[in-house]
Amino acid sequence: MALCLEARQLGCERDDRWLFEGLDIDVKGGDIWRVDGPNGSGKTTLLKILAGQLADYSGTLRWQGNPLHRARAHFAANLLYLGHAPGVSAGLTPLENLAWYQALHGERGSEAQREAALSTMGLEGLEDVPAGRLSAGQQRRVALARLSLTPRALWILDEPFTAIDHAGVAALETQIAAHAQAGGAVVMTTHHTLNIAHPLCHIALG
Ligand SMILES: Nc1ncnc2c1ncn2[C@@H]1O[C@H](COP(=O)(O)OP(=O)(O)OP(=O)(O)O)[C@@H](O)[C@H]1O
Repeated sequence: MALCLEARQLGCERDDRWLFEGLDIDVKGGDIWRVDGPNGSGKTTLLKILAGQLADYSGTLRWQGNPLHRARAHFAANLLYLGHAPGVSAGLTPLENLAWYQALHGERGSEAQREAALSTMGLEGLEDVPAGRLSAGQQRRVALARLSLTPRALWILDEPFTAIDHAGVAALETQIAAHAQAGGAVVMTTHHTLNIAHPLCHIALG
């Protein structure tokens, strides 16, 4: 069955106000969804809900036709969620960070694969430097290395371009378009002007 994440009448209330309500979204293979809205409009909250990280919402989520709570293992095996913060451990090297992510998600992987993923992100020579000594953009690149290291159909990316330089932004745009063209799906939020050679679907919050 082709990839499908379906949201119906999705809503979330914070501090006695609706961030959003009545959202219907169908994320299918080949889709790139961009969630737009001003600061505080609920973009991160929506992405966390779609990634199965939050339970306090109204409406329903279905994965491949099944309620998300009954399809959790299959959903998790198909999802790569990169949150707002890079989530990189300062005391671990880039190689150790990737190995830690893989262990956390029950994945196997070789040192050579991890080195190749870091190389894809332009981090050659920095593989063994404690991540706390890397720049903000380099730390973001360590997190983004998981996109090539861990093949997953659905990418949910919260501000993936933050702190990334012009060349890195262009490379990531190409990678996102290629993922959708290969049948994957992407849901993301960004304040950047995007230049992606693929049709975009929009959700406007706020
Ligand atoms: N755990 C929480 N408990 C209560 N309120 C929260 C919680 N998390 C976020 N909020 C509130 O929900 C609103 C939306 O936050 P969210 O982080 O989703 O916005 P955003 O659109 O991603 O913002 P930004 O563009 O600044 O990243 C904010 O007003 C925030 O204070």
